[in-house]
Amino acid sequence: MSETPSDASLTEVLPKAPRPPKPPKAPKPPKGGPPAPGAQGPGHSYRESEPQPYAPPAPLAALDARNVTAWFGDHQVLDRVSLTMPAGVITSLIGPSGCGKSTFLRILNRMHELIPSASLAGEVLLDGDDIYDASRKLTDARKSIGMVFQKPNPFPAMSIYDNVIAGLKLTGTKADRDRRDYLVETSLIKAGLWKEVKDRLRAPGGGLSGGQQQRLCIARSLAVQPRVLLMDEPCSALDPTSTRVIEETMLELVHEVTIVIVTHNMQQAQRVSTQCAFFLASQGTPGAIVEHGDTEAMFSSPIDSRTFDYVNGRFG
Ligand SMILES: Nc1ncnc2c1ncn2[C@@H]1O[C@H](COP(=O)(O)OP(=O)(O)OP(=O)(O)O)[C@@H](O)[C@H]1O
Repeated sequence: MSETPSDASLTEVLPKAPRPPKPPKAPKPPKGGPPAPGAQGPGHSYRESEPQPYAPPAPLAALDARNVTAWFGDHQVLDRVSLTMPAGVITSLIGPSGCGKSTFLRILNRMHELIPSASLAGEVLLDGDDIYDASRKLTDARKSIGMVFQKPNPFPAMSIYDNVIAGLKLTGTKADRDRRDYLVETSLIKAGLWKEVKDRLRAPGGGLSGGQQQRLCIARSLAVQPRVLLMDEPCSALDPTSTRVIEETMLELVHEVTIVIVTHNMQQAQRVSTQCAFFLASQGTPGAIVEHGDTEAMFSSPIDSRTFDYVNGRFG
């Protein structure tokens, strides 16, 4: 089962972070003496409005799930799932309905814990750091690991511009006007939508086509500069042309963000992913990974006969 959050639940997904402390002011130079450390020199032409050099994007990160087990109440839905999703690679999660793919995806960015009856065991490491460690903030995980849902869910009445930067407010990320403009433009370019909307950034997001709305949601995720992007059947509500555009966008994006996609479309898994994991929950048992590895090998010469049957459409 895949869930699409309403606008209200997106706010829950990205709770407001405490405001970051203000940076200390540079000390004033003593009169007649040399400038104090941190003070601007006399020839410096700094203006408040001058665009500041932006921090380079964070390096590509791998995501590592170790022995992840999940429950809804006392119903166990995943059993000791371990999977490395390498940095700068698209990993696809495939398997029949109900085997726990979406649950696993939600565990990867701490959305599972939003469901009252949900619990889990195991570890999820982002670049070696456990996102569930008690010292780590929930907002950090959500900022570093973005999510795009099955059904495009832009804020319909909000402008395209404001939709893109919505995640900044929700994650408590401060950005001045220049920075916001920069993020809107670069995120829309990366999501493959800039050319189509650059002259109507103040128009409502709800006025875009389904495929454009999904790319707007991708841009919204990218604006907070995640290191990993999780995509839960992102094309299942789209026509073949929009699907192709999203797939092309993913193949461009993977150079700067690690991608994990849940898909029921076997052709799509082969077109976009280089790594693949096959999940199965057989006869009432919790979901587990049957086989994972190189996508091409999984489809051409799977090791497990159940993988062979599934990728060849014999069940599910
Ligand atoms: N909010 C929830 N409360 C209770 N049980 C849930 C909830 N969400 C999912 N489940 C159960 O967890 C199991 C795994 O569901 P999940 O949606 O993760 O599977 P899936 O492989 O993604 O399925 P699909 O391909 O149909 O989206 C199912 O038995 C489902 O009924």
